[in-house]
Amino acid sequence: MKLTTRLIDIEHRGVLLHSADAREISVRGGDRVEVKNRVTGESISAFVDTTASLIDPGVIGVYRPTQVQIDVLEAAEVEVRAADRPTTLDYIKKKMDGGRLTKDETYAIIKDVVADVLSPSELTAYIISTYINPLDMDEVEYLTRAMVDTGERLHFPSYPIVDKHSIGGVPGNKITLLIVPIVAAAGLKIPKTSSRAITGAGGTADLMEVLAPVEFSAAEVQQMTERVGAVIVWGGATNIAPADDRFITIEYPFKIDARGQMLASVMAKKFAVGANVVAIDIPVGEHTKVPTIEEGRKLAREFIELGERLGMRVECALTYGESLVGHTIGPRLEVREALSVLEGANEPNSLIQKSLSIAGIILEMSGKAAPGEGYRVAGEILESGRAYEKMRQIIEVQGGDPDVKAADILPGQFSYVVKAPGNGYVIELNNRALISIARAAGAPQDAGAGIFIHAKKGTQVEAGEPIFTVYADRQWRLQKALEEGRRLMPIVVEGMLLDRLPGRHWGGGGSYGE
Ligand SMILES: O=P(O)(O)OC[C@H]1O[C@H](OP(=O)(O)O)[C@H](O)[C@@H]1O
Ligand SMILES: Nc1ccnc(=O)[nH]1
Repeated sequence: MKLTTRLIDIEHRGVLLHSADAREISVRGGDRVEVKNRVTGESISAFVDTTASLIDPGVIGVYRPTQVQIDVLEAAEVEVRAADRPTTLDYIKKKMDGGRLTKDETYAIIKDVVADVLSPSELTAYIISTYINPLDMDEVEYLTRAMVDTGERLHFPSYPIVDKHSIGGVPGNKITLLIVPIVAAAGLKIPKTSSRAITGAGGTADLMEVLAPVEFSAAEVQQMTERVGAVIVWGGATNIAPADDRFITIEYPFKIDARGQMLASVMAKKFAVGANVVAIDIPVGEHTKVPTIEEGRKLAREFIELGERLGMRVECALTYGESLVGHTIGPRLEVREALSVLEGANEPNSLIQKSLSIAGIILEMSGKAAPGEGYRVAGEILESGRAYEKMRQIIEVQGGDPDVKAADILPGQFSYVVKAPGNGYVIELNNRALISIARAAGAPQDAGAGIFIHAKKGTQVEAGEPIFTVYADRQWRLQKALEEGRRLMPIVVEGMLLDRLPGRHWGGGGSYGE
């Protein structure tokens, strides 16, 4: 059917058809049509929305990504017909039924993902199929290579190129903000790409965005790394392993991270930036992605094997994940804490120790420190202020304000202090519940939202002492977070449930808006 274009400024790969035209070519809303540019002869497939009133019969509304892809102008003539169903849906179905994907099938799926051929529900089906029927090592390797080959890669003139990645799952894990400047200050190159939050309330990309822009092209990442030795950017903006961010968008609301997807997500980013020396942080703990040491070891072996298959030297660190890292969760609170350590603060211990351990592994692997000396060398670089100076350069090269101080970075203006209901020890501090509360407070989108934990697991508290403070940028978000807190009860003080979070009237022991 011939239709006349009307350009519509909507960011979705689709077209809008009058219901009568849709009936005529036998498609319904959500189906695909093939749209052919009659001038260039090029055709693409697009998703259909229908309307009985917004456009007239004979007209096709063309949304912006579709306009760009097919290169049409206003009032042009296009040929439209019902499109064939993508064959990759059969491969996804195969995985849903417990089958094993071949290399070609995997590449076909990832190409369709990157070309936006699959709808969000089809993409969700793919992710969930791999969540329920885990990928084996060959499938993970195909996936990793396909994710790399469908995007851009960096090529540095000299080695080593080092990198680190955390599989996430432990709240407050702001260590990248310390590790990257430490290893770069030692003279190493580290083009660090991070994702936004996946299962947490602030991914490293969300954190770094508090200090500087994080959206750059692959070429800019390379140039900036060559200038100052390091960057901390959002992988989703770079076209480096571009399928990754599409998957994370699907995983985020479910707070899941399918094992095979996680291996590929992490290692594709390392491989694509050309890293040959890689340290992986695997937090282990009851409420993390890896509940036991045995599972942590198994995952570590898989990372190492995948690294070998791709030609990268990988070392994994199993780290303590029972409790959050440092005292803070949520972008601004976390950045303030990390920056204060770079400025010279000598706590929090958990944050400093973890960062120095992993920076030390990288320094040893790349020959910048003798075996067993990495932690000490990393500590010297931090204490000397060289890591802070390097972080200022990284912030500046990315277009942020290098003079920003930890004290300038303020959390949300609405807050509530949750106090101990009785004397005793904090015997439980549930990571997952804390993440849910921080997300309910608005993190990571609202950068000031989050939680400051005053009394971590094992701390002795007296009745009325603060246990944690919830921060939010908006009052209604604070209320939501407190409702979530009341539902989840994230902290237990010596067998006594903390059951007196405030209702709508903010009664009880808290303080509001401090
Ligand atoms: O939201 P969850 O699943 O906890 O973790 C995701 C975070 O873990 C990794 O951190 P990094 O880039 O190594 O610092 C990712 O890039 C992301 O920032
Ligand atoms: N699945 C992932 C876990 C952690 N970081 C990532 O980038 N991806």
